[in-house]
Amino acid sequence: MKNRVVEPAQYDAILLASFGGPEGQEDVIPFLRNVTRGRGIPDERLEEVSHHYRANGGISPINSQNRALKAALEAELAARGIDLPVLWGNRNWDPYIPAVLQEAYDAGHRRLLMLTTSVYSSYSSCRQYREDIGIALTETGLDGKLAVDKVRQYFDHPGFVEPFIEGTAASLVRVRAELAAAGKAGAPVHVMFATHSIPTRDAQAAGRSELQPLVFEQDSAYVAQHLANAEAIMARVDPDQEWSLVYQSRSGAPHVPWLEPDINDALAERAAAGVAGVVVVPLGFISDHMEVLWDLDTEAKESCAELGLVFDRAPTPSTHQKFVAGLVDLICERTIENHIEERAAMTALGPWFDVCNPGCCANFRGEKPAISEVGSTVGLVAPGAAAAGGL
Ligand SMILES: CC1=C(CCC(=O)O)c2cc3nc(cc4[nH]c(cc5[nH]c(cc1n2)c(C)c5CCC(=O)O)c(CCC(=O)O)c4C)C(CCC(=O)O)=C3C
Ligand SMILES: [Fe+2]
Repeated sequence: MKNRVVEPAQYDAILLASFGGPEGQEDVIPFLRNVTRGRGIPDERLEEVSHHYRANGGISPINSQNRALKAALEAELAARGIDLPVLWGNRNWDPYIPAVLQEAYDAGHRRLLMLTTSVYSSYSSCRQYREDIGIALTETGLDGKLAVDKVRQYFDHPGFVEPFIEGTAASLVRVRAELAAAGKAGAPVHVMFATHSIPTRDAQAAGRSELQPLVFEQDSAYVAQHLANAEAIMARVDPDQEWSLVYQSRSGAPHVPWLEPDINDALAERAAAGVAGVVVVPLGFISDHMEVLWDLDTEAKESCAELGLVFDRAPTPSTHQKFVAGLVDLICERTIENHIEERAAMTALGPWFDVCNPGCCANFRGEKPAISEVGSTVGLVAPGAAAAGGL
């Protein structure tokens, strides 16, 4: 391993790992219990944060979006002649990661490559997935028998960024046209890149470790990665266009600081400063799941209506051909067959590492076994162990 770039290997399957979401009203509270596991939050409190799921029939769109992504990945792999099945497992809902690992093992797989649906560095978006696998391997007794590696965080891979460049440009055209049609041609427009807020403490721990106390100008790899991405996008869309990074979907206790400004506050501020229209770019997400449909397409859109701002939301990468092809390129960075040597990255921060340093993105809730970390042995299989423990 050089510069935390892992040698290409032979894998038996891809594990598409995601958040999961409820698929009916009866799933909502059990799902929220899973999300907040170990924090003793009473069901009455969970009911309060369930309104967006309740309003949508108790259904999150995230699972069907992941099924579509899985199918698109399978098609792209097949088109390139790559013989790797795609398994799908979630952190918070069925199909659960531990069960999927067990099924993979029972089906004869011995080495998996995990690809997550979250792209930046932070506890929730990177380390927690590494822990999910570490815990699942330990609890199922599969550790040492089933190897699991992880694809690098891919926030600045062209497959993720290019659909946003197209989408932001098209959205800007629509907002400018709508303003012109309303007799406000040339009125000021603002591009807002929106991502999930996280506790400030998590933001400061993102991408940082004892071995590499990376210090970013923004004091956070999470923030720095979003800013670098937004800059790369706007340099190509319109270098003169004003933009900013804003946050959404804050939860947790009010006295705990999270990243700000909240998108709705930012909209009010821009409106007061004379902005007439906004393009909202969901830069933190790969698909139009509940955080996008509710917090942006419902709440932020409503804020815009109240403030008299023209609103347009750029699409997420979803199953855009460039995104799907980019994910397969990221897989090929790690495979011997169809190997891709050169690592694509559109910002100066990337390409990000295959393995994290010890303590990277730690969230202060105690040590847990985590895969894909320098010095960690969970998820690794000693040479020969796979054959010895065979079918
Ligand atoms: C960085 C980040 C991403 C982006 C990366 C990624 O994509 O993974 C993300 C995605 C998502 N977050 C989601 C849903 C939720 N997040 C919650 C709570 C939290 N998120 C956090 C962070 C993130 N979250 C944090 C620090 C918390 C509080 C602590 C905790 O509880 O861990 C809660 C609890 C209830 C509440 O407090 O609101 C829910 C229901 C869904 C599913 C949407 C759907 O169903 O379509 C998705 C994709
Ligand atoms: Fe979340």
